Amino acid sequence: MNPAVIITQNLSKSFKTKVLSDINLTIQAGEIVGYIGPNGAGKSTTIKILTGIIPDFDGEATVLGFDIRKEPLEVKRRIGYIPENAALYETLTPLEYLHFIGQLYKLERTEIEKKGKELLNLFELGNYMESRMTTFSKGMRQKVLLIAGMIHNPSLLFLDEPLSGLDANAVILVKEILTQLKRSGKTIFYSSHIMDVVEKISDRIVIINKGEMIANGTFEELNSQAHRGSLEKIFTELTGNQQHVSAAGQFINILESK
Ligand SMILES: Nc1ncnc2c1ncn2[C@@H]1O[C@H](COP(=O)(O)OP(=O)(O)OP(=O)(O)O)[C@@H](O)[C@H]1O
Repeated sequence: MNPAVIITQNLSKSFKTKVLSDINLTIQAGEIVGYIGPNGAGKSTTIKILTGIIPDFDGEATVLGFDIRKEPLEVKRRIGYIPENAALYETLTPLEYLHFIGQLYKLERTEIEKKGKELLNLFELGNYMESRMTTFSKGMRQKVLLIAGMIHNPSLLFLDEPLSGLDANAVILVKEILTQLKRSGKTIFYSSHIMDVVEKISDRIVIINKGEMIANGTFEELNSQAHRGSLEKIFTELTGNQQHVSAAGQFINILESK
């Protein structure tokens, strides 16, 4: 078995109330893990703890062999993180932004310039690399964030809703990049609401609901427990939200009421 690159023991977090309760995860090198759950379930909070952004939490978490509480910088240096809502420095151009990020990872200027241009071209941003990002669409910004999070070729990647705002072609490209990164031995921990993508590319799926882990297994294992046929159906069954037909009807009734 490959070594474990993420281990959590009773990982918990409270803000005013408890938002994560006793999450126990062991993720091996080379796995793609889809971390899914309803809005507010605690996905981003988990990722922010594992990437050293939220320093105070209960329980234990080890990432790439480092205790994240004690050695967050050692972890940050070695991972890639693509956040859900990042504050891009929009007055910069994509290339300037990649230089800024690349230098934090101690990459050479020439390497950043070469890789940055090639990667931006691949994401069809070649004509915009010298434009200020203030005018960029959501999807264009997301592409820059994806490149910035991976430009230093980390062995472990955290992606929080990485497909947000991307068009169908870009979604297909990112799916394929993740699959090929896995083939080259990288570990990917990512959260998404796009169930068919999670179903297709994950080796393992972890579902959390209200801060608690309610499922952890391959798609086949989850499917054999829930007998539902698609991840979307398993998800709605396990997270207890099967009222969407009546909720949609109520929504329209309220709109139409006088
Ligand atoms: N800084 C904070 N202060 C107080 N509460 C917070 C903070 N960050 C998150 N929370 C709360 O923690 C809970 C989990 O939030 P989190 O962002 O982890 O959910 P999520 O699963 O990523 O949701 P989504 O799918 O909507 O992005 C929510 O109830 C949220 O309001």
